This record gives sequence, structure tokens and C-alpha cells, in this order.
Amino acid sequence: MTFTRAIEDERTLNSFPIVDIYHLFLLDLTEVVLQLLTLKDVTIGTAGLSGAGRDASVQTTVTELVGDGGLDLSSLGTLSELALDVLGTLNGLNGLGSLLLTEGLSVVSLVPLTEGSGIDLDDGGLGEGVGADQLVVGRVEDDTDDTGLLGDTLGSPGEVTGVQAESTELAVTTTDTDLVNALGADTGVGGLTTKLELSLLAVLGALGTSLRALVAGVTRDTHLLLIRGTHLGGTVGGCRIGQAFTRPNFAAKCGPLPSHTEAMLRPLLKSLFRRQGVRTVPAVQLDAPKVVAAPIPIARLEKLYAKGWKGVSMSEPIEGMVHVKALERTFAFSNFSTAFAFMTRVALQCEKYNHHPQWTNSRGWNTITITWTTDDAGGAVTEKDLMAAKRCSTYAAQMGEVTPATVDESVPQETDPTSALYNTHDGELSRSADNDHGRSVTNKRQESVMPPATEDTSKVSTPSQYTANQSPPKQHAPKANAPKLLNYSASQERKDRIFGILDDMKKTYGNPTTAGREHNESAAIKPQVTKSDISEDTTTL
Ligand SMILES: C[C@H](O)[C@H](O)[C@H]1CNC2=NC(N)=NC(=O)C2=N1
Repeated sequence: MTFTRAIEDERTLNSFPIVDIYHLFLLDLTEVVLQLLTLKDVTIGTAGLSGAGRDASVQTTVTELVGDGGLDLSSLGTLSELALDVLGTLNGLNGLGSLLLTEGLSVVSLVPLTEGSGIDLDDGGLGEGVGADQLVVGRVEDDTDDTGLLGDTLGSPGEVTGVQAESTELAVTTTDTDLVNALGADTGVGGLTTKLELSLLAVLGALGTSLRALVAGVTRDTHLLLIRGTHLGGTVGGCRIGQAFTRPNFAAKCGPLPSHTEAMLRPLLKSLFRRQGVRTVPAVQLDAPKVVAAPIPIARLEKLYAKGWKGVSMSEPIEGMVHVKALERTFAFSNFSTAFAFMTRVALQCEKYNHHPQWTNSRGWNTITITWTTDDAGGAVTEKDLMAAKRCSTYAAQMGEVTPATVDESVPQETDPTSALYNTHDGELSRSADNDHGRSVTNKRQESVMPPATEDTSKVSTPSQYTANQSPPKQHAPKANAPKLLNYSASQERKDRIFGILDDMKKTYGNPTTAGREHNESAAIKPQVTKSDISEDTTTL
């Protein structure tokens, strides 16, 4: 293309008159360019550039200076390399142009632009948005694809079918019933079952044959016995019979034994034991805990015997120790009120020690028959009973106990086998007279039998004769093998006593039978008691 032609094209392209100057300018352009190129490596310090709008970055080479023209070369892509250089130079000139412009000396520069594109006279630094202060002339990286970014690996979000288990779930295929251990089937004690049964039976047998028990008595609650090999069907209070045996505190676990179960058990036990060749003994209480109390020293007993106490159902002594079922003694006082006062004093001690006697006035209204035994020990004499008996003897002595009068021999004495006392080596212990419990109180008129001459009753004195602080003379306590305790008829003492009271009353109120009633306020006060009344009312038990 020739220059003229090019100028024609340019004119059509640009209608500004300025273009003609430009074209002239363009003609010498190459010389200028050549000149400029000699300046290529001249560094231009920023100090050299004065005035506003200076280039924000330090231009190190003419090409950079030239590059600052902001010429949009992309649209002229069809030009050859040379043309590009020239244009580049143009661009530079433009830069120069703009430079000159700012100086106000410049030849007006023309930026040939493609249609629609703008001039970006960026007065900022050179392409700093691009990166370092270099303008990469070839092309600007417009899309950095950093493979390190997460976006490179994450796929686009999507819906998953469900939460996948990390590992196989704990697969519980079926539920299983909890096996109940049928205790009855295997309650037997390994190979020792015969021992267990025999020892069990031994306790039962011993009670009947008065042999010493092979096995110490069962000291815990044995409501039910296990029938070895099988267990009785059904349950008692929610527990299997077998469990009952293996559970020492069966009652606590399963409630009391229903009576019908006991009724059922008893014949079963009998038949079982009979088959085992063991005689059943009725003494075994299925529902009462069989507790065997500790034996007590005979020496302790002998002290109480000396004070008139008797042992009931004493066992054979073993090394000076015996089992005794109970201790018993009858006390007599000169009148009922003293007897009752004695009982009151004993009662206070019962509360204090939480230990209570069985007592009765069945032998006379002024008598008290006391029996001491410990129920919690299965009905046996324990330390508590020994202490209580001792206290009773002390109080009775202090309160004027009277020596027991004779017992009315005419009344048959019932015998109670359990009351047979064991013969001690030092002579026969008398049969305990504690066997008229069953006899009712009778008001039969009976001549009271005076005490045998051996005992001088004159010593017997009623408590009224003692002042409060004067204790009665020591009563003669019956010996250990004293004669049988006789029944009491207190008619003689009572007569004396009542007459004594009558005499006192006469002194105080005058004689109610005489005419003069000088001291008499009202007849109603005085009981009209005559001798005949008293002699009539002789109650003898
Ligand atoms: C629950 C109370 O403590 C007990 O029953 C006490 C009461 N008093 C008692 N008295 C007697 N003699 N024997 C007992 O076993 C007994 N036990």
C-alpha cells in the first residue's frame, strides 16, 4: 500500500484536520524513531520527570516508555511484525506524545483506535493490575487456573441416597428369652448331697432321740426344707421352694409361709423321712426359726437355786454347761398390795432391759409365780434371764417376802414330762412344782394346812411392822433341794393383817360396833367388817 493510499484511508477514517499534521509528522517518523531508539537504554530517573501525571513507575527502558501509550494494538492484528514494531514505536511516540502533551510542547498525538474502542489514558502506574510493574506485551494472563484450589477436586454438590454406615451395624438377629435357673433342679450340693440331707435330717432326728445333734442347730430362718432331687411344685410368696432353701432369709424375700403350704409340706416331709428311715419328730417347727441358745454355766444356776429358783427342762450338763428352758420361782407377800408393789418394781426393770417375764398370781392373791425365759433365743435361759431372776430375789427380800406357806397336799399335782429335772450328782432335785399353771383359781373352802413344825412361822411378820428404812430380817431361803414348793393359803397371815388394820381403824375412828359414835362423821365411811366375814372368806388355792 502506498503512503498516499494509506493517507486516503486514514482521511476517511479520521475526519479531524489535525490528521494532516500528523501525516506530515508521520513521514519523518522513522527518522525520529531511529533517533529515539538510540535513547533506548537511557534510564530516566523519576526526578527528571516533573509535573503532575507523571508515570507512576520507573521506566527502565525506552520500550517500557514506549509501551505506556495505551495503544489498543489487538485490533490491528493483521499487521506484520514490522508494522507492529512501528506501531509499537507509535505507541511509544504516543507515550512520548502524551509526555510532550503534558509539557504543553507536544505535537498532538493521535491514537489510531478501532471503532468503538476507547483510550484508556491510565494515569496510574503501568498495568499494575496485571502484576509486577512490567507490561507483558504479548498477552495478559486473563485466567489463572490454579490447580491447587479446592475447586479443582470438589465435584459439584449433589444429593446422596442416604447416610452410609461406616461399618456393618451390630446385627441383633433375634431376641432370646432370659433363662430362669430352675433352682430346684440343681440345688443339690455337688456330690455331698447325701451329707447335706443326712446332716439336715440329723437335726430333725436328734430332737426326738435326745442324742446330741450331729450338726449344730440351724441358727437361721429355715422356713422350708429342700426336698432333694426335686422341688415341690409351685411357689410360695413368689419364690420357688428350692430358692427358699437356698435363701437364708427366705421370709424376708418371699414373705411368710402360707399355712396351707406348711400343711402340704408336713406330710411330704414325713413320708420322705420315713422312706429315708428317719423317724419324724413333731418338735421341728417349720415356721419358727430354730435358734439354739448358748448353754449357761451350772455354777450360775446353783446361785439362783440357793435363792429358791428352779430350772425347767435342764439338759444334760456338758463340761459344766447346761441348756435350761426356763427359770421359775414363786414369791409370797403378806398382802396383795405388797405383792402388786413388787410386781410394779419388777415391771420397771422389764421396761429398762426390754426383757419381760411370764408371771401369774395363780397360787394365791398375795403370790407371784415368775417364769423367766428368752423367746428370741427360742425359749431358753440366757444371761438376761439370770440377771432378771437375781433382781427379783433382791426386790422380794427388800419388800418383806414371806416364807412360802405349805401347799395343800390334797390337791393332786399334775406332772409335766418336760419339767423333769436332770438328776445332779449331789442328790435328786425335787420335781418342779411349776405344774399347776393349768389349775384354775378356786374359791373352794379349804382348811389351810399350817406349815410343818420345822418352820417357825412366828418369824413371819407383815411389812407394816417394818419402818421404811429397816429391812426385814434375812428370810431363810429354801435350799436347792428344798421340799416341794407348797401351795399357799395365806388365811392366817391375812387374818392377822386385817385385824391389825381393824385395830388401827378402831383407834382412829372408834369402835364401829359400839353405840357411842362420838367420833363418827358418817357411818358410810367405815367398812362394816366383822370377824365372821373374815373367817368365812378363806380363799385357799
Ligand atoms: C421386740 C422386743 O424387743 C423383743 O420381743 C423382746 C421383748 N421382751 C422379751 N422378753 C423375753 N423374756 N424374751 C424376749 O425374747 C424378749 N424380746
